[in-house]
Formats: sequence, structure tokens, C-alpha cells
Amino acid sequence: MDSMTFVLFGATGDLAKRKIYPALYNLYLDKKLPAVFSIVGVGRRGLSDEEFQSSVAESVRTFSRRSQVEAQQINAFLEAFCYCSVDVTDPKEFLPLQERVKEREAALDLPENRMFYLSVAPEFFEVIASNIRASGLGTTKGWKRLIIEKPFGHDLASARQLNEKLGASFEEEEIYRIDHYLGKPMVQNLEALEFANPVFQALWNNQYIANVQITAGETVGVEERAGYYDHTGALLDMVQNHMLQMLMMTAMHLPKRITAKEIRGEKRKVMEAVRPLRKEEVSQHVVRGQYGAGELHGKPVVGYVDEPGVSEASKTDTFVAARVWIDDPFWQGVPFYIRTGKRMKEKSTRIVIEFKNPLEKLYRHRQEKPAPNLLIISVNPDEGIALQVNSKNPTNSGKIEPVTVDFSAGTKDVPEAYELLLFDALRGDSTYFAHWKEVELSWMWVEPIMAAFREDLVPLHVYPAGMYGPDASAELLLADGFQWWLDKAPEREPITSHS
Ligand SMILES: NC(=O)C1=CN([C@@H]2O[C@H](COP(=O)(O)OP(=O)(O)OC[C@H]3O[C@@H](n4cnc5c(N)ncnc54)[C@H](OP(=O)(O)O)[C@@H]3O)[C@@H](O)[C@H]2O)C=CC1
Ligand SMILES: O=C1O[C@H](COP(=O)(O)O)[C@@H](O)[C@H](O)[C@H]1O
Repeated sequence: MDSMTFVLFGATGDLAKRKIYPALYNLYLDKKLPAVFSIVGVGRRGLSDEEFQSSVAESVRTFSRRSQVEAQQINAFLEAFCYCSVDVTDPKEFLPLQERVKEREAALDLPENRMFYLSVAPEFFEVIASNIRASGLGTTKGWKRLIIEKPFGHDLASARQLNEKLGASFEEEEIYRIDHYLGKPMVQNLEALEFANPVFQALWNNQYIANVQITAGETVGVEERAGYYDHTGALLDMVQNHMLQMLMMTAMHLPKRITAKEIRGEKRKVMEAVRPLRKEEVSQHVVRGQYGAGELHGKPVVGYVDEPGVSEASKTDTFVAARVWIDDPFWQGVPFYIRTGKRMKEKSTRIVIEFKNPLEKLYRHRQEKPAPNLLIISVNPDEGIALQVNSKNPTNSGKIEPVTVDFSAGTKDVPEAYELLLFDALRGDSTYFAHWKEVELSWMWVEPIMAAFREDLVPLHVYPAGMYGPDASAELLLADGFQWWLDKAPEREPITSHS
């Protein structure tokens, strides 16, 4: 890996403390950082290098997945860090920053490879990129790259505008758009699952698959983020980015060569084939929900509109479920269901593939009916792959019953998303970063849904906190003869028939 300078804008912020420093430290311990590197933290407040280093040490101690942080190792790691106070809206302040970067390059004999990480509020993305260019900080003899956090725009027009502005300072190949779901090991595993397993390769199409269900449920509510969340909602916070990325990763077919360009090309093909929704038909395919008061882990919790900072009249969606059709030869006729929500019964991100049962008719005259085969990819908090198959139970009069075969390796100490993503960006591998075309196509699909929500063309269902969203979400699948699989405590009698 090339030696480089890592310039972190937003170095005093929450994301840097909770995710970025611990990830860098774990990479350092795993010897996945270059032998020599420099990290220049940028924030508005005044801090000495020593104060900055001690705040980095504190965040590593608090948030690193390593249970013990050795003093010797952390001290050596901290030597790479220095701090520069800059108001990013003032172009003049980029000159001392550039000097600091150059001084350290000279002192450490570093090539001019520069990674810029924008861990700041989105209103600063454009101005920082433009000041990096105008100041000359981005004019290097080595490579330059830009890592950018979400959100990438707040609608299609603003995303296009942002992309154009970034494009004036960085080439598309130099821009790494973070979607932390793409850094989750099991999401990255989706591609390997297919290319490394001919069995799944053969089955990954509409001949064998009945439907696909992608769930990202959270038990947390809006927390202290009402200021951001109340004008964002689940559709923009989760669906436009993470849910559609998981859909692309699940539905893409193997390219001829496993390269970033080809994989992103395949994902783009999926998104291009997603059937667009007209605003008027959104309510047939999309369920909008908002959590009301309820109970979680045995404790009462308030409804969304009673959360601090949320207006009583808020119609913000905290839950979205949708039926998505992919109009290509592989997936024609296979519904992909996505759902995400806050204050749901459990924290669970998973992808469930339900297989067709061509012999279903054989069972028509028997009482028992086999459950479908399910391939279950658990993404978070557990990570693993399981297959539900049917088997005769000799202890129960030979009845056919579903059994789950768990293939999880039970790996401990798995790297976190930010570790995997930072490592890739430092190596120049953009496979698991969102390409502009994916982002643009995602916004294009989401826009009519935004309009339908805005114009109240879709009912807002209030669901009790601690459930799996509103009943309308179950009904969305029921209308096609399906049900959400693996929900812990069904809110209704289990459905046994699909006919
Ligand atoms: N926090 C999280 O869990 C997640 C955050 N994100 C995204 O990451 C980005 C950062 O979020 P987060 O860390 O939570 O934000 P914070 O508000 O915690 O931090 C903002 C950072 O920006 C700096 N900053 C603000 N104004 C200026 C300025 N004019 N000049 C220079 N620096 C400035 C602040 O410096 P100072 O304090 O010194 O003024 C601080 O370091 C956002 O885009 C967010 O959407 C994405 C996913 C999760
Ligand atoms: O990006 C976001 O993701 C988190 C959920 O992430 P996870 O890794 O815990 O599944 C979500 O809580 C947050 O609202 C959203 O901005």
C-alpha cells in the first residue's frame, strides 16, 4: 500500500470519534496501513496536536473492537496524528493547511499521495472540494482521492448538482462515496456466495426463486437526531442508499471479471432494470409507517411525535416497506420486498431468499405442507448464512418439518464496515463504494415515492413501537401469497399456505 497523507475534515466530530479513529487503529494493528503515513485532522475549534492526539486515544479506547488497547501501540499510532484548525468556508485558511501537509510530507519523506475524507455536514461538501482544488492542496505529484459521507444530496436535483461540483475538483474514479452497508462483511459476501458456489449460481434466477426479502429493522427510535431525521425519514435515510445497495448486491449477476468496474456495471444494470413507479401507483407498492407509543425490551417507549424535537403534526416516515420489480430476464416475475424501520421488535438486518416449490401440488391432498426452502443471509447483528430445508422427523411420526442448516463460521473479531471500507479506499479499490450512476438511479426511483408521500397519496400507518411495522406491511406480501419470514413473534397466526 502506498504511503500517504490522510486529511480528515470533521476530525472533532462524532463519526470520526466513533468510527474512523477506531477503524484506523484496528487497521494499524493488523498492519494494513502503510509503513509511513500522516494523518492531519481538520476542525474549526482550536486544539494543539497533543490535545488532538489524546482525544483520538480516548476514542480508540472507548470504541475500538479490540478489548485492550496497549499503551505502546497506541503511542506509536498517535505519532502519525497532527491537527490543523481551519474554517472550511474560508479559502485563505486552506493555505496553512497545505503548508502543514507539505511540512509533514517532507519530514516523513512521504510521496504526495493525499486522501481527503469529508466527515462533515453535507453543506460543506462542495466548498471543501472546491477549496482543495483552488488552494492547490489537490494538485499532487501522486494520487488524490476523496471519501465522502452520506447523504449524497437530498433529492435527484441536489445530488446531480453536488456531483457536478465535486466533478470540477475530482474525477469519478477518485471519488469514494461511503455507504456503510457496503462495508458490512455479509453484504460483501453476497458476491462471493454466488461466484464461489455453483449451487447458488444455478439457482439465482426466477426459475427457482419465488421472492426476495430484505429487512433492516432497528429497535432504536430517532434518538437525539430529530433535527436531521424529521426532514429526512426512513425513505431517504435508509431506502435511497442502504436498502437499494443491498438490493443491487443481491440481484446482480456475476460479471465476467471480478473488478470494481465490472461489479459496479452489474449493479447499475440491476438499478436500470428496476421498474419505475408513477407517483399515482406508489400506494399499491409502498407502505409508509410511523411508530407510535409501545413497548421495547419490556419498557414503555414514546411515539415518534412525542420524541424531543419532533413536531406533534409530523408525518415523517419511520418505516417503509416496498415491493420492487426488476424487469430483466433473470428476475422477471420475482418480487423483491424491502422494509426498514425504527422502533421495530428487533435489531436485524437480513436477506431472505424464498425458493419456489415445483412439487407443491404433490402435497395438495395431504394435511402437511412443506415450508419453503429459505436461504437466510444474516447481516447484522449476527453474521451468517443458513438454509432452511425440509426433513422427516423420526420422533414425530415421520412428519416433514423444516430444519435450519447453519453455515456460519462463527468468526469472532470480524472487522467493522469502516475498517473494510477505509482499507479498500487506501488501496484504491472502489468495488464497495457507490458509483455516481448507482446513486443517480436510486434517486430516480425514489423521487416519485417522495412526491407521493409529500402529497399524502400514501396513507401513513401508525404502528406500535416494538412490532414489525404496520399490518399493511404484512398485507403487501399477503396480496402476493407470501409472508415476511423469520419475524420473531408473529402478530397473527403463522400463514402456512401460499396457494
Ligand atoms: N455520526 C454518525 O454516526 C454518522 C454521520 N454520518 C455523516 O458524517 C458526517 C459527519 O457527521 P458527524 O461526525 O456526526 O457530525 P458532527 O456534527 O459531530 O461533526 C461535524 C464536524 O465538522 C466540523 N465543522 C463544522 N463546521 C466547520 C467549519 N466551518 N469548518 C471546519 N470544520 C467544521 C466540526 O468541527 P468543530 O466541532 O471543531 O467545529 C466537526 O468536526 C455528516 O455528513 C453525517 O451525515 C454518516 C453516517 C453516520
Ligand atoms: O445510515 C444510517 O444507518 C443507521 C443504521 O445502521 P446499522 O449499521 O446500525 O444498521 C441508522 O440508524 C441511521 O438512522 C442511518 O442514518
